[in-house]
Amino acid sequence: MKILADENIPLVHSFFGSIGDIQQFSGRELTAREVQDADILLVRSVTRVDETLIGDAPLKFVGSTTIGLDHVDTEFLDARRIPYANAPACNSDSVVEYVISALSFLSEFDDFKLEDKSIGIVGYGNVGSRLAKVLAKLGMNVKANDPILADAGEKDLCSLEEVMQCDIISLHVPLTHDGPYPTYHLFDEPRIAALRDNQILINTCRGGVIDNQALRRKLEAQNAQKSRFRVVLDVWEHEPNVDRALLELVSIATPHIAGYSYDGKARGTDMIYQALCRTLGLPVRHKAAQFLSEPPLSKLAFTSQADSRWALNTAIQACYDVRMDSWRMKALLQRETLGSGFDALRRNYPVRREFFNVKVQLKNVDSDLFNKFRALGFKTKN
Ligand SMILES: NC(=O)c1ccc[n+]([C@@H]2O[C@H](COP(=O)([O-])OP(=O)(O)OC[C@H]3O[C@@H](n4cnc5c(N)ncnc54)[C@H](O)[C@@H]3O)[C@@H](O)[C@H]2O)c1
Ligand SMILES: O=C(O)[C@H](O)[C@H](O)COP(=O)(O)O
Repeated sequence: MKILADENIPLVHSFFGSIGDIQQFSGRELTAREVQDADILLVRSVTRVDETLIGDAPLKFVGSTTIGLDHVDTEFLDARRIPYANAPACNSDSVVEYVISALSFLSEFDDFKLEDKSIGIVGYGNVGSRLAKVLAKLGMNVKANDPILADAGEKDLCSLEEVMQCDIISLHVPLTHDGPYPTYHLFDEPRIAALRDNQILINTCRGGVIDNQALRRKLEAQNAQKSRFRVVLDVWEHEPNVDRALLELVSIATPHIAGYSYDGKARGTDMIYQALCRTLGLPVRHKAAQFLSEPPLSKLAFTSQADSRWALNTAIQACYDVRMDSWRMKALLQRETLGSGFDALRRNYPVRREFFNVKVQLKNVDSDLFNKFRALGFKTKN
């Protein structure tokens, strides 16, 4: 059995080695010729899986070890009766922790308290709803917009206009071009122009949800000294060829790594392995936990002398400091090869572990701080 697998899928040999002969490929360079005699195709988000790539290859399964599925032409696979799977929610916590790290940094930089702010979440699926729950427990005023869930009867959702009024707006929708609520350029020129000088806009879903040129024009037009309009971008239109001017102007710029915790990536491989076993009727012999090593940081301790805000920011940034990723990405501005640099940063991404790997000891602290650490996903003890 020939298994073609993206070279950036972690643990691919551990999970799939006993099922077939694994041949790895570079995600943006896979050709139809290579796929012609493959039985199984395992991709990440950078490989467009459609008729041009697959043709009449006798594939038994296509798996994408990612949440997003916009790179896969599912109608074509359905028509060809090729089973496929993605990995819903595999890296949701990683994205939530990315947003929390960005908010932690910005709250220090612009000196505000999260509990004084409102956040509007666009897309209330796996990522958006998890983020909403954590941030509500941290004391933020959370509003969410999701017309598809609203139509299905979900209560307590808001209009996009209401969400647009929040201090912070965070985007968590799939990239879609049709249907009743397409998300391509959901944030178009008029919506971007309507954003206020003191708002924060965060995009960790797909680059095309924001009109990047309109966003660049908005940032170019503002008074850098006076404006507090902050933008956090993990995803970009036309990746890996991102707009240099936009990259320079945003507060935090990262190369589509919000979902790149090692735990999240390993979970993605695990979920696709399980889906393949179900499809082929094979026994499930492996679990991601078998292959995950000890985290580099496993314990933190705070005493009753710790200021709550400082303690939370210290723990968040000790686990994951998004500024490091942003500095590495902004350093690419000095180099000619932005596109290949973007992919190299993703390929060589350092091991980042999720908050649940860290046990936080809290001696004689008040219950509010205790509960906030728990809400963030840390293991806690007295
Ligand atoms: N940057 C990263 O590394 C990274 C990691 C994971 C996921 N993602 C992206 O984030 C997206 C969201 O992930 P998820 O797991 O929450 O997906 P999900 O499918 O669980 O949730 C998406 C939600 O968006 C809603 N939605 C669709 N169109 C909408 C619209 N026009 N307005 C408002 N809501 C709308 C859907 O109803 C759904 O509830 C993924 O599709 C993927 O593209 C990016
Ligand atoms: O959809 C997802 O799961 C994320 O966008 C994913 O982390 C993207 O990573 P890639 O597949 O491009 O390596």
